[in-house]
Amino acid sequence: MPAPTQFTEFIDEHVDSFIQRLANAVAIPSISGNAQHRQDVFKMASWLQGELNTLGVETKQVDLGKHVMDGEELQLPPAILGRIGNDPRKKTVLVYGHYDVQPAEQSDGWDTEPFKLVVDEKTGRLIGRGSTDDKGPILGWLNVLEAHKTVGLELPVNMRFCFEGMEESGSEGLDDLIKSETAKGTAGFFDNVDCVCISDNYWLNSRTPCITYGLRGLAYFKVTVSGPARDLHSGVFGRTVHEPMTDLVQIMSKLVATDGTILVPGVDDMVSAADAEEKKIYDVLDYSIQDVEDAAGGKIALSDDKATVLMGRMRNPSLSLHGIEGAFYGPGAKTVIPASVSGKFSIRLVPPQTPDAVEPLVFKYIESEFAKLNTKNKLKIENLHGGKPWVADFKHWNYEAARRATELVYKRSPDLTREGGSIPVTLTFAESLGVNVLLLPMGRGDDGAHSTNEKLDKSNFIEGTKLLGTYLYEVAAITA
Ligand SMILES: NCC(=O)N[C@@H](Cc1c[nH]cn1)C(=O)O
Ligand SMILES: [Zn+2]
Ligand SMILES: [Zn+2]
Repeated sequence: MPAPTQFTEFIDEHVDSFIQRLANAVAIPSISGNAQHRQDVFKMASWLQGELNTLGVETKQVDLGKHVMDGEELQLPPAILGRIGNDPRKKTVLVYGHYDVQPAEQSDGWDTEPFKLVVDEKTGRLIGRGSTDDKGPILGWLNVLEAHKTVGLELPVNMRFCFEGMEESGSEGLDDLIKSETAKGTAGFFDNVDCVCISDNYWLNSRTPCITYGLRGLAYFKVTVSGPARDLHSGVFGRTVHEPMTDLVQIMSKLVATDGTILVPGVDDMVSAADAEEKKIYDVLDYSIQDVEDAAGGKIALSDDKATVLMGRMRNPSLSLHGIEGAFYGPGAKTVIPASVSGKFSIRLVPPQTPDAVEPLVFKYIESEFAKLNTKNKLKIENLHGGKPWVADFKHWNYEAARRATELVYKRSPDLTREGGSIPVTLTFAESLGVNVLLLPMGRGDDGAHSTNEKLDKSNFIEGTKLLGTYLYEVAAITA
């Protein structure tokens, strides 16, 4: 059932005000992973709650308690739970999104100020941190609500919203909230939800819309090597003491091979190799080596074989080195021996891997490699956060509704994908609510989420808004 023309016309006629709302959202640097920005995450929560209330959504902020980050105790940003519609004859769709963002500074290599949305009229790009991950998609839902309210259209389904402000930092507190709201024998906020829709991922390329039925899990580690009581002069102490950075670099170099093979024994082995039948799934997807290289901005694909590259992202685990805290990294030539350095790396997990199964393998391996260094420095390993992988039943009516909506809006069939990123709460929704979960992305594969010059194409914002609205009508039309 196509969405009413008044809906799509309203969207086309209000592009400028939708972009202005996105600019207002991007202007709040709601970085969850940095203690100095915690007040901005709260500000973003209030802003979002205000917008939802104006659009007729009944909301509450749920306090998720406190946590410790970088040695500091901090209040967790609230979850925003919203409700509109309570008609027992209609289906109920739960929408999840996150209002926090990754850190960004212009000095990281951005061409523009990250928290000022830039509308590039030449390319049609809306550039700014959070434009595609995940403020644009969240605002897509607000656009849908605004269109219905202003035009006087009834929503075809009841809607529930769950927006969090810690997704980029491990979704702390949210699992407990979902579990308590779905505890047996009690009436909870998620009662009567028929399906879940999450818009927080990307097309495979920049041409073909997709719907997504899998996500990788995550296990994030921090390895600290320390020795001296303070930073040292390398002229005075070089070749005189064990240097933490030298030890840490040795450890970091033994985690992953340059071809992507994970060197921690047992981790790659947990996943069976794809057979010829499975490889066909990847062969039919609209994707090329050029797509991955365009999105990465360099001719650096690990293989010339499309299926191998796609499997590397969708159905195999990966280990990435992220950074070294405490190391000298500024301009100039400081001759320091850092006293304590922490290497950060994470492993993306696929079924049957779980953070609990992988953690002991990582700890054991790093401890044994560290022992081989014969150093007098000290080692500390921490698992910072993690989440299990998720795979859904894509034959469910929820997927059928998304497929039909995509065909109506984009006039083409969507790719069916698994995503390489992680949204740990997806599995919690699937397990705790016992309903089907779907990922319906708005942005393109070259949006640069988590990267410099993150963008959302204006056409994806507008057509993506129509897609989210049309999906609701398709859900309503299904009789299952
Ligand atoms: N759009 C989803 C996303 O980017 N998720 C993050 C989740 C995460 C976990 N720890 C830090 N970020 C991802 O990196 O996949
Ligand atoms: Zn996201
Ligand atoms: Zn993200």
